[in-house]
Amino acid sequence: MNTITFDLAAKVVRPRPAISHKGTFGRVLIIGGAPQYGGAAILSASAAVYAGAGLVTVALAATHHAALRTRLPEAMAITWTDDDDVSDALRAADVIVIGPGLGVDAAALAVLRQTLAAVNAQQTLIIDGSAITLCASQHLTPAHANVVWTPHQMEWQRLSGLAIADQTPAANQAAAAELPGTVIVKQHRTEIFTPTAAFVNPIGGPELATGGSGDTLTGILAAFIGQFSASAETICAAVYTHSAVAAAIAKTQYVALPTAVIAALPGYMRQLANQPN
Ligand SMILES: NC(=O)C1=CN([C@@H]2O[C@H](COP(=O)(O)OP(=O)(O)OC[C@H]3O[C@@H](n4cnc5c(N)ncnc54)[C@H](O)[C@@H]3O)[C@@H](O)[C@H]2O)[C@@H](O)CC1
Ligand SMILES: Nc1ncnc2c1ncn2[C@@H]1O[C@H](COP(=O)(O)OP(=O)(O)O)[C@@H](O)[C@H]1O
Ligand SMILES: [Mg+2]
Repeated sequence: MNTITFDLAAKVVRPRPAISHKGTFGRVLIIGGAPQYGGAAILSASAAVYAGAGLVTVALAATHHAALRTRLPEAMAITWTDDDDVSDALRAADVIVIGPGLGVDAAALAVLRQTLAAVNAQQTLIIDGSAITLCASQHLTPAHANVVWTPHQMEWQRLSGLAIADQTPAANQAAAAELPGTVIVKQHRTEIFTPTAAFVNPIGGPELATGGSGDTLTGILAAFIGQFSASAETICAAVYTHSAVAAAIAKTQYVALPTAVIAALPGYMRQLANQPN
């Protein structure tokens, strides 16, 4: 296993090119936010905006539109059950996140099927939360290769069939190899399995054990992939940045709330970009 380092994150997060515009830094679409889980989609979208995504659209239940506009005026809102709007947004996106607060009902399954059918090989699809649970229960696998799965251990148990007690690095790597793309097994020391390599994140702690921390990670991943590339290094840098920001907050705060992690992202990314090459 390779250990992710600060230097790797600083290699990925570089100063922005002067000649640029919002289209340069990635179009991110987040699909989630069922009526009972609006916060998850709003946290994911907030993390994407604060981690530098150029344009962020959120497909969520209509009941959350006002909350999204109030909390995050930088984001655009569409309704997750509006097939035409979702279809247009899927076409326009560079990076798609599906799952934060999606739920597992018929509407959630419908938009998941629509997404899996629409994505193309130029796009990256990040599959999180309820979308992982649905892929496991419905035996759905995306056909194209640019996929990043972000299960926590219980979701990984559903997706891989490995009981949590049996989730050793070797067993996780073997199970990840059966899936297309990259798998991030989220836990105290998160493991990342690409088709050719394995990494472990050496930082992060229980200050992150708050609902919404994983939703926040999806937004950081989407923003990093949209700005930098869809490489293994970029994915590792996103995981590291999430934990490093929380660890910095934990020096003075008992918990690192997702909203606090999100607010601290631009400052931490500035620090990374200030490092000499
Ligand atoms: N504010 C919101 O709207 C929130 C919505 N959420 C959404 O709620 C839906 C259900 O997701 P949940 O994850 O809560 O439910 P799940 O049923 O998928 O998993 C939660 C259970 O897994 C157990 N578990 C075991 N090992 C774990 C590990 N390493 N990390 C995390 N949990 C572990 C937990 O104790 C818990 O009982 C998802 O769509 C999710 O995105 C959550 O993200 C929480 C915040
Ligand atoms: N004790 C811990 N040590 C390190 N990281 C943790 C700890 N608890 C939670 N995390 C991190 O917080 C995130 C939780 O993700 P997840 O369970 O999907 O949250 P949610 O779905 O509530 O947003 C993961 O990135 C995980 O690695
Ligand atoms: Mg989660």
